[in-house]
Amino acid sequence: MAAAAARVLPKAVTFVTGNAKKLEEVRAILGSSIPFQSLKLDLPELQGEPEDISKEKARMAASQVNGPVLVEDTCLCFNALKGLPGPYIKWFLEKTGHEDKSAFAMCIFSLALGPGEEPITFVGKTAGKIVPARGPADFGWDPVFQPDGFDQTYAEMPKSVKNQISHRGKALALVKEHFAAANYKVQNNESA
Ligand SMILES: O=P(O)(O)OP(=O)(O)OP(=O)(O)OC[C@H]1O[C@@H](n2cnc3c(O)ncnc32)[C@H](O)[C@@H]1O
Ligand SMILES: [Mg+2]
Repeated sequence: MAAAAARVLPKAVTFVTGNAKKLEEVRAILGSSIPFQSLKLDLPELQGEPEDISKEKARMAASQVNGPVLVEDTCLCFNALKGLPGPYIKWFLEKTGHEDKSAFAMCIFSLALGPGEEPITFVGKTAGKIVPARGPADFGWDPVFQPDGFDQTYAEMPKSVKNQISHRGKALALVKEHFAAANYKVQNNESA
């Protein structure tokens, strides 16, 4: 199949997040496959369906950055609660204990090529269960999420293993495929 005609972007894509741990993982997973810059910005915590939240984040980030952006929103979804707390996990874990429950972790990246552009989404999911906390507590709910097929929680496993099997790793594999097929170029002729 012939490569798509290059789409020229005014500048390299900016990954916008207020979460240093997310940025660390995105850097580790993407390596040099997609050149991007990052910007620490606390975007509002929106409500709604996970995909809509992610897209709206991208729209807000694109207008603030005035250029192409990548954002993501992460959910932890309990099957017994029909997918909740989902995007509200941030508050939920502060208020409740952790029961043993089957669950899935989900990451939705949204790419907006500029202000007013419709974001494209990329979804990664990893199934697992909620367990009593084990391992370092330096990233969100990592200590209470044990992916299926493993006897370690996300927090206990080496980062490289988490990144290979995680919701974020799976979503970023789709982002990489998209960039490879889309053939973006930044204005100074570097490929993006
Ligand atoms: O600026 P943004 O990118 O929105 O960063 P955030 O920390 O607000 O992140 P979310 O809005 O996506 O909220 C997701 C919550 O889940 C946590 N989280 C995200 N990814 C995680 C992961 O891979 N493992 C454990 N916790 C995670 C994160 O710390 C938040 O409390
Ligand atoms: Mg957030």
